[in-house]
Amino acid sequence: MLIPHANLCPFFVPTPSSLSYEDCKATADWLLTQTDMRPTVGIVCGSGLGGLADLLKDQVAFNYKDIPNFPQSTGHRPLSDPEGKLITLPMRIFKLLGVQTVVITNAAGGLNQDFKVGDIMIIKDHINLPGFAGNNPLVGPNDERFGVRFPCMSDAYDRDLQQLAMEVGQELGYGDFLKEGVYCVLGGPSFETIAECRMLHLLGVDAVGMSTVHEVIVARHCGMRVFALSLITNLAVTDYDSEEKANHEEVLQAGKQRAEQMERLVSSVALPERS
Ligand SMILES: O=P(O)(O)O[C@@H]1C[C@H](O)[C@@H](CO)O1
Ligand code: HPA
Repeated sequence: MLIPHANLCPFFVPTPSSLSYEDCKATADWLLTQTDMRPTVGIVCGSGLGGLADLLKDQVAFNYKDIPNFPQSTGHRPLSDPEGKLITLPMRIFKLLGVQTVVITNAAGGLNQDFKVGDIMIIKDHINLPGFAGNNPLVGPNDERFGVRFPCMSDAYDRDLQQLAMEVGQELGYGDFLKEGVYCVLGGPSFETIAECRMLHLLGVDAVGMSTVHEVIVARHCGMRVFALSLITNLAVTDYDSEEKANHEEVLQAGKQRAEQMERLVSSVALPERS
C-alpha cells in the first residue's frame, strides 16, 4: 500500500479518539473488504517522490475521502491544524492490514559536508528534536494492542534492509551518490536559519527535514520493520556569506531529477519481485 506523507505538525498532541484502535481497525477492515490484495509492504512517498506509485502493478486506488476515519488530505499544514493529529494514523492501518515493512522516503537538506544535491541517504538513525520538548506521537494513553508503553528506538531502522540497500545500490551503479546518515526532523514549515543549521551540524546530523520521524516511531511501536531514504535536494546553508536560499521549488526539482533512481532502489529493496 502506498501513500504520500504529511509534514510534522509541531504542536501535534494525539488524543485517544484520533488514534483509537477501534478507529484504525474499522478503517483497515473496510479496506480489506474492498480488495483481495493483502499488502505486506507499506510505502510513504516524500515530496517530489510520488512516482513510486507508478511502479505498482494491479493497482487499486482509493480517494482518501472514501476511506472511513482517514485524513482527508495530507501535505503542508499550518501548525494549528487539528487534522495534523492524524499524520501517523496510516501506520497503524498498515499494521492492521498485515503490513510487515514500511518504506518511507523524504526530501531533506544536506548538512554532512561530503553530501551533494542528488545524493540518496539511507537513514540509519534519527533525532526527534521536537521530541525533546515532548512532541512524540506516542504521547497520551497507550493501547497495548498496538505496542508497549515505552518502545525501544535504538533499532528503529532495520539494519538488514540498510545493508541490502547498500549492496543493491552498488550493483545498480549508485555508489557515487549513495550515502548513509542521521536524519533530524524539525517542525517546519519554515526552513532553518543559518545558526540552526550550524547547531544541527554540531549535533552530528547529516540531513534535516520536516517529516518521517513520527511515522517511524509509530511504525516501530507496532512492530513493523522500517527502511527510510532521504533524497538530498539542497545543501543546508551554514555560511553567512552564502547567497543560497532554500526553497520548495528547488526541492521538487531535485526530486524529479533523482526520482528514477530512488524508485528503482526502493523497488529493488522492498519489492524485489517488481524490479
Ligand atoms: O518529503 P518531505 O515532505 O519531508 O519534504 C521536505 C519537507 C517539506 O515537505 C518540503 C520542503 O521543501 O520538503
Ligand atoms: N530543511 C528542511 N526540510 C527540507 C530541506 C531543508 O533544507 N530540504 C528539503 N526538505
